[in-house]
Amino acid sequence: MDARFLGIADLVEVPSVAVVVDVMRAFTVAAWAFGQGAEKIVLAESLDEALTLKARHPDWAALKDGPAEPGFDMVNSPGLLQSIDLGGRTVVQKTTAGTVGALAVKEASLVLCASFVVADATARVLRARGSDGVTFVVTGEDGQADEDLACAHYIAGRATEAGTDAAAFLRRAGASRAAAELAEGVRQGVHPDDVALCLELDRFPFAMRAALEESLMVLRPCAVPSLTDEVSI
Ligand SMILES: O=C(O)[C@H](CS(=O)(=O)O)OP(=O)(O)O
Ligand SMILES: [Mg+2]
Repeated sequence: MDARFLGIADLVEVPSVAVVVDVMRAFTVAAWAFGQGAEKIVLAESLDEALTLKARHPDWAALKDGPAEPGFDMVNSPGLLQSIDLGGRTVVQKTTAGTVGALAVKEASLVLCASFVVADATARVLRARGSDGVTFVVTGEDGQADEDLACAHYIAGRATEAGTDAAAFLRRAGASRAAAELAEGVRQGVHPDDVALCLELDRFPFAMRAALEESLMVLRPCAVPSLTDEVSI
């Protein structure tokens, strides 16, 4: 597999297959939202768009990063999401890095949004598809965020070699600046368990695919091919 690892600003052409990685915390949070029952997640371009969508659909739940703000129902924290029932709900998510990265590749033919909690499922989708060229969008710190690079390299390795071990990649992510800032309370809208939850390998059995639906970028959980299917593809 020909894997490229690019920051959001380095995307000069539309990739065919894109894996957008945000470990801390957008795509850990997105996976938790599905785990808590959400039907879909609309990735908003701006806080204003998120609030406009929420006003148009009062039953939707709006989520932003940073501190809680009027009009928003939730913040970008897996630890805080654990106690919220989202059964059947649509979530509108806007964050600093993750949602921006997914929207930057919205024209790609396949967009997967990933983090460690869906790492193996994501790799299995890539393996089953037999994608030659995959662009990993490293959303944090202009493409240099250690937690996102570690996860991207792990998924790329695992997509090629199913036996790739996660330990060293998880260690790198755990030593990242983002992990330290979350643990030290530098970032806002944080639960004490957030770092541990972001480093939980394969907590969820699904991958997450984003695609345009009537001009909105919509993220949904997607089924992962079984090992038998992988062999036959
Ligand atoms: O919520 C997060 O962890 C970050 C925002 S900040 O760096 O904490 O301000 O957003 P994300 O898009 O999930 O990286
Ligand atoms: Mg991040």
